[in-house]
Amino acid sequence: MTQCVIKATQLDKYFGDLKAIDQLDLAVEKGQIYGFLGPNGCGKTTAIRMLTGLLQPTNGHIEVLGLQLPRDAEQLRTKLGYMTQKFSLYGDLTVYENLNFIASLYSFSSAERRTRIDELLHLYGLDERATQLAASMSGGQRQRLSLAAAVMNKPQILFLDEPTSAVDPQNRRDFWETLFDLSSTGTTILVTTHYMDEAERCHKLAILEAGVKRADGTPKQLMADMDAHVIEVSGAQTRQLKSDLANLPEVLSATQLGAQLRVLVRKDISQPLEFLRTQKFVNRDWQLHQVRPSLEDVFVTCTGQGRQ
Ligand SMILES: Nc1ncnc2c1ncn2[C@@H]1O[C@H](COP(=O)(O)OP(=O)(O)OP(=O)(O)O)[C@@H](O)[C@H]1O
Repeated sequence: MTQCVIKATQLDKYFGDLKAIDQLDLAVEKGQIYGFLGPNGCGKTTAIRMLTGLLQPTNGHIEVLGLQLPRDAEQLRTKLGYMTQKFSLYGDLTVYENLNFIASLYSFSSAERRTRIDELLHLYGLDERATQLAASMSGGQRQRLSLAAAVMNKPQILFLDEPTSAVDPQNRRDFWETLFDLSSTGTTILVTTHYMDEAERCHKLAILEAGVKRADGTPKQLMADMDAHVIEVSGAQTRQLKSDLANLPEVLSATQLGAQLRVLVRKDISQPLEFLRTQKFVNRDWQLHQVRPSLEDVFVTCTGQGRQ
């Protein structure tokens, strides 16, 4: 039987008049990598801060590892790991000193502390850098140090807020391998990202917009259930087509991808190819094909980003 380790129901968070989170329901199973996707300012960090007990919800109910938040926040502290969006370690301490400082927050004996730090230095490829100042490290190295610090206490749940924003594609891939290693040993991971390739790696995803959860499911489900048809248009001189299509209420978005225009047409249009072909500004020489949705299409459909 699957075990739900994060449960949130009807969660609201107001900052003054701003409703940053609006009736959020969430259920995350043990060992899952659960992605939070959404435009800037949609409430991802706010949601994470509430789920870690750092921020009190205005309304709603949160249960993490069977404990209630915010009431049991102190009890949960040692069971969670949190890698914040900004590098939050000390630039003027070395890698070893930073890890030693984090370790001092937990109840390790000095022998356990040394063993755990050595283990992490090795696991995250930092052994050679133990005496380097954190400020002088590259984005990818800092990210590995932040992850090492976040998993110091072998957390049951790891929260990662845009962990790969300053990292090149190869380092991102390597980073995700470490996340799968952690997940395979039962660590539950909640990760926010703006990268579609990362979102696709998650077991499950929630897409937020203006504090509201617009979709929730496996990447495969989300693509299968998407509320739009995807049509690719190719041919000469299609640049003007983008703005012509933007005036049609049936078209959710039109985006240039290389030589093609990718058009999202509302799902209630039963013959989307026919619908586009019969528009007076659509040239007969252009080729139109219906294709399978991508996660980016789902994102655009859910958040209305294509209309901006
Ligand atoms: N402490 C605060 N006081 C007032 N407003 C806040 C506070 N924290 C967040 N907000 C507002 O709440 C909204 C959600 O912010 P949040 O940081 O959760 O978004 P996000 O999805 O994490 O954004 P990003 O992708 O840019 O990191 C934003 O409008 C933000 O300005």
